[in-house]
Amino acid sequence: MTNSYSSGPEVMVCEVGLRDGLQMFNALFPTAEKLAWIQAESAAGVREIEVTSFVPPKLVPQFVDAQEVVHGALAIPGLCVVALVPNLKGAERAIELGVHKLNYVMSVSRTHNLRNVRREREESLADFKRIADLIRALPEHRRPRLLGGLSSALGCGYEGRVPVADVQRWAVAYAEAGADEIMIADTVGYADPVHVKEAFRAVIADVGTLPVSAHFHDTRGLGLANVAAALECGVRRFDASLAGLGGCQFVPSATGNIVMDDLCFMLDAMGMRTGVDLEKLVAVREIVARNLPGTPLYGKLAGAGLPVNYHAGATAA
Ligand SMILES: CC(=O)SCCNC(=O)CCNC(=O)[C@H](O)C(C)(C)COP(=O)(O)OP(=O)(O)OC[C@H]1O[C@@H](n2cnc3c(N)ncnc32)[C@H](O)[C@@H]1OP(=O)(O)O
Ligand SMILES: CC(=O)CC(=O)O
Repeated sequence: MTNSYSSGPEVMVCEVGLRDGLQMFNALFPTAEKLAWIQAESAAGVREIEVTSFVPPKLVPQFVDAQEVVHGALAIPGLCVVALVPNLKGAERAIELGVHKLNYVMSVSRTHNLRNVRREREESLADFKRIADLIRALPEHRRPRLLGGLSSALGCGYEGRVPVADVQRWAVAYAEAGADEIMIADTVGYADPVHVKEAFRAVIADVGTLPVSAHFHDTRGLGLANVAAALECGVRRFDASLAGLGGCQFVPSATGNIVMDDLCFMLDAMGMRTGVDLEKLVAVREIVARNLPGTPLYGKLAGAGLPVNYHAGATAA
């Protein structure tokens, strides 16, 4: 069943389960199965997939196969291949392999940045500038898009409340340093829709025409409510993870991302084009299930199925 609108996504959804989800597991999800997942989800209509992370394998063993995964993903026509990078070294590896978009990670919370990437935020920003310079020096056809990610932006598992003014400050710093896109991430699921509107509206006003995307975790059950709030602010790109895998090993109590399948259903029901075939998407969960036996898989759509006589835009007036 295809979303009846097929002229291209109006809302971009980016699958992050292969990175945010799998980083929580030390045992290697087999490379061929990662590629089967990427293939199947791309065939279901997901146009952006964060396929791996360029971090030291000693620290996060799951991504020891980053090179093979990127090679395989790049062979899929029309797919935007995204990778997480925590520093210049990671970016150099990703760029060399031809990744289309770099998701650079820095936390608004000082403590989370120190725990996660072992440096002050100013040092993270300095590396981001070096990466932007490196990209500018490349021939145009080899330049990846550079996303400036702001983790622990709506709350921090160490510091608690994170002032919106701090999110604005680092978002503007990214913009001035050459980001193509800013992403605001609620790493530990502290945000609520009122908070989301305040933070996204403030950042969007500050960064002008630069796209601002959202990365929500469903730690306290407010993930999709936060998406609805971000949509009202004009956000049109969301990260999510199939079956709600996800978390961050460098902050306490971090749990899964919003569920990709439920996100796509909500957007589809609201009449927003994602380009995703919901039934094909739900079927991809089988690949996750057979490789992570015993791991809870989240998501309401997969359990309940589509409503009788469902059509896209069902709930739109
Ligand atoms: C919110 C989230 O979910 S974000 C995702 C989850 N978090 C993560 O994945 C953690 C990311 N953090 C990291 O990868 C690390 O903290 C780093 C690489 C950023 C910094 O760690 P440091 O130990 O300070 O790195 P440092 O620059 O000192 O290098 C240490 C070693 O790692 C290597 N290294 C550094 N960066 C990388 C990289 N990106 N990829 C591979 N190897 C690397 C160095 O070459 C060095 O190797 P050596 O010991 O053989 O000489
Ligand atoms: C990089 C990410 O994974 C975003 C976040 O949750 O902080």
